[in-house]
Amino acid sequence: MQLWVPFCRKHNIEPRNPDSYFTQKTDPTKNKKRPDFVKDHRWIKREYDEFKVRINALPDVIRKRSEKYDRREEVKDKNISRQNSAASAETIESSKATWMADGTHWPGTWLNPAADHKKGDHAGIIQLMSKVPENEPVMGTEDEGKLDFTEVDIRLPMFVYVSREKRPGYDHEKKAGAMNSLVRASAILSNGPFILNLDCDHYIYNSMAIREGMCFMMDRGGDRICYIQFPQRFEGIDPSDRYANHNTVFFDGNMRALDGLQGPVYVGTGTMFRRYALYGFSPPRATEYSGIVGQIRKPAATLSPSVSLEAVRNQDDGHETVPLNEEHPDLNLPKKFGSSTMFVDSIEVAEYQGRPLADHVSVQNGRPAGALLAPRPPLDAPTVAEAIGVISCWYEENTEWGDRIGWIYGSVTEDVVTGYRMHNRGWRSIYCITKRDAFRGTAPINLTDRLHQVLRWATGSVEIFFSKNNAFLASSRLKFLQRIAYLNVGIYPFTSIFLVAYLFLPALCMFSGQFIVPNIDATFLTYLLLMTVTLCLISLLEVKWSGIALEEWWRNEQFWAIGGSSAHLAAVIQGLLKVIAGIEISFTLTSKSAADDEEDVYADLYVIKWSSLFVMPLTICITNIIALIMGTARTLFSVIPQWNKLVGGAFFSFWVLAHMYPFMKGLMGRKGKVTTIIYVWTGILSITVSLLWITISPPDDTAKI
Ligand SMILES: O=c1ccn([C@@H]2O[C@H](COP(=O)(O)OP(=O)(O)O[C@H]3O[C@H](CO)[C@@H](O)[C@H](O)[C@H]3O)[C@@H](O)[C@H]2O)c(=O)[nH]1
Ligand SMILES: [Mn+2]
Repeated sequence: MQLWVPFCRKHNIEPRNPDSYFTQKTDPTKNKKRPDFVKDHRWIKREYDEFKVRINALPDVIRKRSEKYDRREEVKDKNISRQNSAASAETIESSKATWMADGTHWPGTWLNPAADHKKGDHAGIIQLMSKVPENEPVMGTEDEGKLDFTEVDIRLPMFVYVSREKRPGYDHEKKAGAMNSLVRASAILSNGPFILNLDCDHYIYNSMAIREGMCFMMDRGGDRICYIQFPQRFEGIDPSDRYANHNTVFFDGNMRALDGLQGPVYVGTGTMFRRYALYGFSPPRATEYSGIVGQIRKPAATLSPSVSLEAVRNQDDGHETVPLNEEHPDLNLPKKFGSSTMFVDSIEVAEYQGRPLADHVSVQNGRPAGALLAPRPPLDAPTVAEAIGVISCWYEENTEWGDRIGWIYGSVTEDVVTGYRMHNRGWRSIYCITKRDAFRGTAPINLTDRLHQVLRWATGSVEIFFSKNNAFLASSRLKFLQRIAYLNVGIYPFTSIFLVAYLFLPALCMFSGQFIVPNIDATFLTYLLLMTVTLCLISLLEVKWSGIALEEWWRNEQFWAIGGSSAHLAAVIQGLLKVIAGIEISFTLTSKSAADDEEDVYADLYVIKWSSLFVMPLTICITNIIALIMGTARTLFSVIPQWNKLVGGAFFSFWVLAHMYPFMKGLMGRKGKVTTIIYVWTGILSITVSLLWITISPPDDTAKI
């Protein structure tokens, strides 16, 4: 880190993730002006390769070292016990430890899990990887590990590893719980006014993106912005993007459109928050805005209200709230935020530091220039101890964390709910598409994992629908069109019921020999044409406006049908189960790239793991195929072939199958090998459908033939 960060500064390296930087296909010397770049680059590359080797060897090194030290300790213990009681020869179990390179030991053995020292059962850990940086730039020297850093600021930002306390029997609230612990620990340790939230499967691709986000926050009126959402961009997706992993329609269409309303929804990663907004407060001047998109209602007063503990106490949800405890106002605070007074004291500071710069008379609620230049004190032991305290299991007991403060608990899509709560208090959010992707991540590219991901999202939506976060119940601060958008978030999985009906309809037409309408006449065709053309025009408009390619749009349509008939439907059922019977759904990390294939980077695309989610789309495909065959056969062999009826049904059947094509391709695996279960399923279905057909329309048809 001490070499890599100054190296990046010196040569303007992008991306600053070394692994991604070194695997780039482009020429590294492109746009590099300094004459010593090639030398530095070669040097740092070797340094990084050695670093990787050292890291990969660590599990082995630590194990060996620990075994050696533990043996020595054991001998020592034995000697002591022999001295103490020479008579007893029994061996004493000495406790094993994990030994660090500097000879200190880490309590417990992480290699052989033991109580209090294993995954899901351990004390809180805070590791200061680099301390609070100096206030003024620190220039490097020529010899800084063989690189010339004489004109480079070699300071590192403070970097802290946090692992919250975990105990069996506690509900740790998954990601939302982790984020809340981080928010508190960072409030104690650094208290930055803005917080960037990145998933573990995403990384920074544009080191200037955070600055762009801050520009929005610190601009005039920026004090009413709760977060800046950057689009999610992905790497390692198969070039044809078979299962619409890139989600471009959502990220370049829907989210951009929301930017014109109250702001994009929070999608869990690549988001820069205003720390103060996470604490459950309303935005400044919350009541001065109204209307469909939240125009300003009256010229705002030029007063710049300073946040005081008074305001902290009167924090509200958009609904007027009365301070809980008027006689003993001080008792209110610990109740909301927990027992740490150091944390409560940090709130005002974060609010003040996040204000826009008062560099113009029209800036309201501004902060004078230079107010942030005071040096930060170094961390002392009591502060670190406090940070350990706020990441303990019990800290949130009887507080509003996860309920009204921080990331909201109780949903598998905690992100949407967390953002919704902010919009509902009147905050706005901003969508920021940078020219160079701000962040990049990976996504599950095989069918099964992708469907399970969509299932989790849709389940979250159904949960939202049945919860108090349903936009029907929103406050008046949620703008009208934004409310419609959030309503859609909660409702879309339910459309799967109708979608499934429509996917079967063409097949039913073919079986019955009837078209959807009894007669195909001019009126019908006119309506059909009108609707089709209108739909196409809307799509065209969207595609043109958002700049997405037609192919991406088509992938999205296809995956909408595939996900809709499987995951969305399952989510509706699951959601209903949860609401009616209280059966919980688990959130497991989406698995990524299981297959390791040197020759084919997209090998994971072909991994097929049977999932019950396949049943519905598979049934739809097979039914439509059988219907096509039967329909054609019937028309061919009938005395008076009614080709027009066939063509109508067949067209829509083909339309369904075209949507299902990526799904069928996925089932074929890599070399078109079909798994046995699919044969079995096809067989069962064909027989069922044939029997059904015979029962419904007995073979007096054949008699005619
Ligand atoms: O128990 C857990 C599970 C997940 N995570 C984090 O949550 C992230 C998202 O999990 P992932 O398996 O990558 O799910 P995705 O479907 O890719 O995630 C999207 O959808 C989630 C909501 O369902 C959001 O939380 C994510 O930010 C968003 O990127 C991970 O990267 C982790 O950082 C935890 O911290 N603890
Ligand atoms: Mn992810």
